[in-house]
Amino acid sequence: MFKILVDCTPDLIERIDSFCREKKPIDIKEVLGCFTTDIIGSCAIGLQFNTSKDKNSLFREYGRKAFTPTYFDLIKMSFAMAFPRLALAFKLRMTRKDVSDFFLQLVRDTVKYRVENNYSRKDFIQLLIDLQNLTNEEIAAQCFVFFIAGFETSSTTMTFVLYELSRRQDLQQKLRNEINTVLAKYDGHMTYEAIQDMKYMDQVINEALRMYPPVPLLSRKCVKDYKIPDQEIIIDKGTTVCIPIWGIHYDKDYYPEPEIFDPERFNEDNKKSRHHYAHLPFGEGPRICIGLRFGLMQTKVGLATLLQNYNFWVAGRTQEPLKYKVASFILAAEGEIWLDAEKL
Ligand code: HEM
Repeated sequence: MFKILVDCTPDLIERIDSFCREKKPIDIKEVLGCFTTDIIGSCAIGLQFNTSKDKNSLFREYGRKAFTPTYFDLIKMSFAMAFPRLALAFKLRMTRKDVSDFFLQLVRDTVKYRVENNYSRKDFIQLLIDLQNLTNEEIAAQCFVFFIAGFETSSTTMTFVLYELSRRQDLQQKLRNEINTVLAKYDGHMTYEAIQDMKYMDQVINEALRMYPPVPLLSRKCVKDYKIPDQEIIIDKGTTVCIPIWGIHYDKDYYPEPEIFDPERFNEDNKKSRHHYAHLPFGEGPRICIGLRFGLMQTKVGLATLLQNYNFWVAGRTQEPLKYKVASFILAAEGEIWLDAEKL
């Protein structure tokens, strides 16, 4: 699967090259959204979406739609969180019908083709087909979740890493030096082992995920009455609790001067000195993100490819200080983040 992922990088380079040639600022989240859409398309469903090349791609259009809720969608979601049983009774949809119909049909067609033509490929959908006890609908639903949960979170992470590194050229160069040194050790090949060897890369990504958690809030249902230690407050069984990831990540007790981007917070010593739950970008417990490793892998491959080939700056079109979009499921900057790039 790692090879499938690396095979998507030439299109990313080609796209950034074209911006460099035309000396145009880059809406970096859009470019990276295409990159991760292509990766998930290939790794999960086994299809070449080619969204990096095809500006009018339906895959990108529906992917984008899935993450731009209308105010009515947001009201529906709030209602469903507050009254889950009523939402079920009313059959309230959380995903737009045209979006889910498009992807479900795509997966159904792929499964049908593979089964009828006895075709096999090393990807996620094949693992599900090989289980032999899932219906086509169940396979389609799993792939859909994988797709929805997998592309926007990683492209958001890469976007904020590049934004912060564009503001701090010294840190950008430090990470580039690590990438070049590690890749030289692996004869210039971007292998799984090389990516795992990039320790400073880990620190940079963890710090960006602290400052900009793509999913800023978790929710859990309390399964037994719970008294908060040292307080008189009891959370009753059945209560839905929101865990403010964003708030924890900006708590000065864990992270002094939390507004400052400092990857050293995540060196081995500093990491050990904090409570494990002070960093929750992927959630925790039995429902922790199942795509954690895959998400980090595509994020690292994307960043290593970009920083090896380009220098980035914040373009004047970026609205600073950043403000965040209200109508978005995933953390996103108002007006988008625009970067200038120079080929190295
Ligand atoms: C940097 C990238 C990513 C971030 C920050 C992220 C974050 C999260 C968070 C916060 C949750 C909720 C966890 C909880 O409630 O404790 C979650 C759940 C989930 N994620 Fe991710 N995710 C990322 C990438 C991915 C990828 C690449 C995939 C799949 C390819 C994926 C699939 C899922 C799924 C299926 C769930 C639901 C798990 C469950 O409810 O059991 N995620 N993710």
